[in-house]
Amino acid sequence: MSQRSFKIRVPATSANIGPGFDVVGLSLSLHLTLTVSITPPSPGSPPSPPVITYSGEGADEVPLDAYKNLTTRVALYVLRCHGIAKFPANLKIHAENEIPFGRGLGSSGAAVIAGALLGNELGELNLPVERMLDFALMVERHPDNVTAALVGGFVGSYLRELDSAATEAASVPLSEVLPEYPPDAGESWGMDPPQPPFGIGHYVRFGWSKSIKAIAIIPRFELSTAKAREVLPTSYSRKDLVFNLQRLAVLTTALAQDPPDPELIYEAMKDKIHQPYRKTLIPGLPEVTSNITPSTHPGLLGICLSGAGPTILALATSGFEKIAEDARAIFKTKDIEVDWKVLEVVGGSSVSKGGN
Ligand SMILES: Nc1ncnc2c1ncn2[C@@H]1O[C@H](COP(=O)(O)OP(=O)(O)O)[C@@H](O)[C@H]1O
Ligand SMILES: N[C@@H](CCOP(=O)(O)O)C(=O)O
Repeated sequence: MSQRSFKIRVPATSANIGPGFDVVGLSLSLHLTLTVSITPPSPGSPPSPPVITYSGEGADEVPLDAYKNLTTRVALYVLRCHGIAKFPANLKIHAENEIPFGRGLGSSGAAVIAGALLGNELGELNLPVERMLDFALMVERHPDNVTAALVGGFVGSYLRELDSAATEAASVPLSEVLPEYPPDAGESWGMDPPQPPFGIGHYVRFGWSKSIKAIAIIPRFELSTAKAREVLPTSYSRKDLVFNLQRLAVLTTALAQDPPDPELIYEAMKDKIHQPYRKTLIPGLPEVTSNITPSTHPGLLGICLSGAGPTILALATSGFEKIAEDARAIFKTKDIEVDWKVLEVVGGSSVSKGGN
């Protein structure tokens, strides 16, 4: 085997954009970048296990053991589903991460997509994008972040209704998809991992007006997506569902129009399915979304929770600093400090190959 190296780059995402809970996502200009090399073992020396190094966001908390790290566990899942039981020998991965953990900017979706791409490259599997999405959806079971992270832009997606065998295959516990520990030396993994059904996720990319930028107002505390999903009800009134459907139908086209219409978009970014329930976890959320409006803040188009929060996403064509600083002042009244960034909507994940 010859020396191989490659880079994987995956963008951050903001899911939901108000009414599109678990449906729409937007890829944003913060990235997780993996620099990967595989060196052939030198004659006589034992092959070394994977070495992971990490810098940037989450560096102080991310596991560096390849059997515990989310990205490498997903890569191993993809490999094992293709009959490859182990990482290649002498594998080195450096992760440089700009996506803050647990803030609603799709860090886990990016880690999962990076893992699917990594498994595909390590195994030289040449999987189509749709198949990599199937693997990602076995791990992150709502499609909004992972689809936008993989294909880029403003994306809508749905999960196909599966037949009963495929539903069973797609709903096995995560611990079976991604076991945490490698088998002891000389032992096998035991059960084969569950193969993803084919064609779980389907998507379409909407237009996006180039004049619109995304301001991410990022509170300095983490909120896990799992915790922010636990507070949601399991059923909704017809009135609330229709409220969201009406707005989402308008929003997907309104954000592509030039010039974008602030009155239309501000109302179309309202939500009754997840934000009202999450306000208990994010002090200041209702105040920020109701006090910062296109009439008080020229340039603003709409404002919502980013993903499961706590980040606030404001879409705007100008006036970025005033929007962000006024949101900061509101959070300050709740004793919450924030950082903010003006982000662009970017393309999806990429893999670039180095020399052999
Ligand atoms: N680059 C990464 N590498 C490994 N694990 C990651 C990475 N990014 C995120 N994670 C895992 O995902 C968790 C955050 O996921 P989640 O609660 O869904 O929040 P987010 O809104 O950021 O996706 C982190 O605590 C960490 O366990
Ligand atoms: N639709 C999901 C999106 C979660 O996004 P994240 O960036 O917070 O992981 C939800 O709202 O729960």
